[in-house]
Amino acid sequence: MIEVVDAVKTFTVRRRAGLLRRARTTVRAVDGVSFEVARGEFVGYLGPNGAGKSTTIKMLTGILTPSSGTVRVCGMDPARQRTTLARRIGVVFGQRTTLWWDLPLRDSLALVRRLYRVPAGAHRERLAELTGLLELEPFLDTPVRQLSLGQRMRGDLAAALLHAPDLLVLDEPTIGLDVVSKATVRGFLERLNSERGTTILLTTHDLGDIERLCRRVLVIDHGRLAYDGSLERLRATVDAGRMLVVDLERPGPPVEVPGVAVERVDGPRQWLRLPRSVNAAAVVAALAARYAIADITLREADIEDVLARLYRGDHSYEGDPLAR
Ligand SMILES: Nc1ncnc2c1ncn2[C@@H]1O[C@H](COP(=O)(O)OP(=O)(O)OP(=O)(O)O)[C@@H](O)[C@H]1O
Repeated sequence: MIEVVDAVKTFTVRRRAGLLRRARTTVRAVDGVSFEVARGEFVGYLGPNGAGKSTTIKMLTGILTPSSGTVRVCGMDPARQRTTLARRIGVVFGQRTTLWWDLPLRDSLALVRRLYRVPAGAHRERLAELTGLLELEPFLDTPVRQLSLGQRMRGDLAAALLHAPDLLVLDEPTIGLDVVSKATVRGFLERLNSERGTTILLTTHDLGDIERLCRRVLVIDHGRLAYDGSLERLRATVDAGRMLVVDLERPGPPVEVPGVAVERVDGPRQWLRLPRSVNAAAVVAALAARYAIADITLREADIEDVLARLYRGDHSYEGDPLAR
């Protein structure tokens, strides 16, 4: 469905270099990225700010042409065959809407039907289905400008899916949504992928989206692919360790246990990071022998810890992060 081989995208930017002089510098926004996404996959595309995610998506949707390398989506060259490709893919940007601001949602969706030349019968059927799944009925006749963010996002999803695309590309679809709207959108995407078989590429900073939805994640950092595989394997390969939260009877200086670093102290509570190689039971025993302890809890590193270590580059891999 998606094939990216050694894709590079550079931008030339002019920066002030002194009072009157401007120097040209080249930014390698995407710097030799290769990956494939097969039909029916649900893939998360992650990376810190400025890593190159939007630039990749713009190359996949034909908005930008790669400086070198090849990008193919649904067997097409997105930049050259942008209009034909548009009939096969749906794109949703969480930060902006593709709907007509002054029109009621229903009319906006009718215009989308004309743009994509969806036959009237198919449109009716599809609209009825999407209205049910996305719970659009209460606000179908409301102008888009009056919709809440969550309602607008559901409207945008409907607009992107009216022409039944094979691939849906989402850029931050749950940004700014409350927990209930997030749950509706996530539940919908899950069904779209599992029941309809729509391939989905999801860019997000919301790790809840990724944990709930994506069987595979791609992590991009400084324009290069830093990881490609499952979330479980990412957890296992990037040793973010476990966190031991110790409540002392009284506040005190950081505890001292060989091989363990105290990351944070807040009154009587201290956070100790345990690498995988350290036996937690032995640490607990050593602490109990030397300090007066009120409570101890052991927590697995969560996905935020794992990614923070991957982005900072201070992880230790057990194996090749790109070997899936
Ligand atoms: N049109 C442009 N001209 C110059 N530089 C650009 C342009 N678009 C992106 N860049 C630069 O390319 C790099 C990658 O940007 P990109 O928007 O792809 O990152 P991102 O991963 O989507 O970030 P974010 O999570 O903040 O949205 C950044 O350094 C950015 O400043």
